[in-house]
Amino acid sequence: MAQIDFRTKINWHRRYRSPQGDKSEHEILRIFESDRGRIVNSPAIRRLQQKTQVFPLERNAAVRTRLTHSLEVQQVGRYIAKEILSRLKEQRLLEPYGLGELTGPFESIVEMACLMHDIGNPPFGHFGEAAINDWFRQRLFPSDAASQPLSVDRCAIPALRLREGEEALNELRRKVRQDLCHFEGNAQGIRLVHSLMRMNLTWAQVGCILKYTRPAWWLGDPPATHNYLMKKPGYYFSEEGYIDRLREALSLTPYGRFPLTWIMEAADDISYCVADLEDAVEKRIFSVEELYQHLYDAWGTHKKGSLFSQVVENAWEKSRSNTLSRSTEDQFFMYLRVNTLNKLVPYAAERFIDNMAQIYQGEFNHALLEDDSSYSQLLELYKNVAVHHVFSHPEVEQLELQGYRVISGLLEIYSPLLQLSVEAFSELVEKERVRHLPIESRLFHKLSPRHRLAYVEAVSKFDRQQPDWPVLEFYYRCRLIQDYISGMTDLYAWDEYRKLMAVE
Ligand SMILES: Nc1nc2c(ncn2[C@H]2C[C@H](O)[C@@H](COP(=O)(O)OP(=O)(O)OP(=O)(O)O)O2)c(=O)[nH]1
Ligand SMILES: [Mg+2]
Repeated sequence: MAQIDFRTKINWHRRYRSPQGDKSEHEILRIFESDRGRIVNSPAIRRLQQKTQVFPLERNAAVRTRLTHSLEVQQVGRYIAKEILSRLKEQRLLEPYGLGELTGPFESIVEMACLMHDIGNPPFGHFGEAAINDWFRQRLFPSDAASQPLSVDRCAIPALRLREGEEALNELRRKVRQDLCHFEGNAQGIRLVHSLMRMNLTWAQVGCILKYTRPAWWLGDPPATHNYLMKKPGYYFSEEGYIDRLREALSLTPYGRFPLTWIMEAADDISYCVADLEDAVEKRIFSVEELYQHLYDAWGTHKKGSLFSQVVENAWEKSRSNTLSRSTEDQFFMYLRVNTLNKLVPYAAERFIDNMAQIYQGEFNHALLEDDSSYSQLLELYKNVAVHHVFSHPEVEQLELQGYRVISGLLEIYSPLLQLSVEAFSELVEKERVRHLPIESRLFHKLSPRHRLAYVEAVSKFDRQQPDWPVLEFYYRCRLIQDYISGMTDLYAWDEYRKLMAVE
């Protein structure tokens, strides 16, 4: 087993114009300060303020958006990171682990990964994702490309249909069809940071947001040794080369994860489980009394001194007995959050340290807060109550259906761009306005210049005489549409849809 040395993981080099030579502790910290500036000032972070956490198109500003949620995750991530570092210091392990001069960067990388963790999420969260994937699946039929050429391949795009005797090309067609039907927020996040926003962050900072290690074009089940780490797609075919470089820069195994990513994941889990319940009370989906009853019933058998009683019951009792002027609701959630953090953060830190060897290798095939402990049970309890009493609320479901409709509708509106032949679309890209393509020209003008630029740059690398050109061109054209639509905020998507449907 390789020795643990975080200096090989906390790689402060960048893909372009990287700092060179040896750097002092202070200089390394400054490099990560520059990452912070790039992240905090990025428009993609600002757009999170109008994206759904749980409640789409929410007008009540006290209810969380992706941005306010991400700020809370950042705070919890920092808390876990500090807890880990202070325990390692007590055990005199900072130096042996190569962390002696890297505690600042360690914290900073975790914090910024937490702030960015939802950066690639489309409007309307999971429903936006489902809308994109369903729409593409209904046109590309990746399942028809799974094995050999079929006589009735239902793929609507001729260039992507498998053909007898074109094995290498068929392999590419299969890959592209699968990839385009697996849009995922985390994979889009990687694409956003590298290919679209060109933030040129350090390798370590990007490594920390690679949450899942499965390529989006993956067919079949992942290996059992990595089934958790490969639960969802983590990056697309368009970033394959970049991810290869990233793996090299961070000494990652083929499906391994960056060690600090486990902290970001735990911070997310801890934050949203209580926050979603608090938002539901704010939305009057249930009262605090009803919530307490739901939690009590869902916990199962109650024993004296259980984690439930230390955390939930304790918060409940304190919020009742306190005569402060604040509302019982506020007090209950304050105590619930503090009690939960005080139990789960030390436990997450303990799990990180106990499994250090595997985590350092990137091979620990679980979340930190996923085991048979009562800590994981508590997290599950909050999530279950949210699933049964919040996400299934009629008002939430109604909004989700509308969100799904908006995203499918927008894809439909932009679909003329996907129906153009490779020649016609190339002409449009070159001239920006083509007389005999009035609708397509106008749709093309609406796409964001940043997204168009990413398309142009990607396709400029290919040889147009090669047989794979129409396949690759179409792939990046679909990415362009997915980039544009997934980059919208909920409100922008909603307004665009109404305007383009001419309903107002
Ligand atoms: N409205 C609504 N919200 C949901 C549903 N399922 C989960 N949520 C909420 C719970 C959390 O606040 C938030 C988590 O969403 P994410 O898109 O980040 O997914 P998650 O963290 O589960 O997975 P990932 O980050 O991809 O590993 O979404 C649902 O069916 N409806
Ligand atoms: Mg998430």
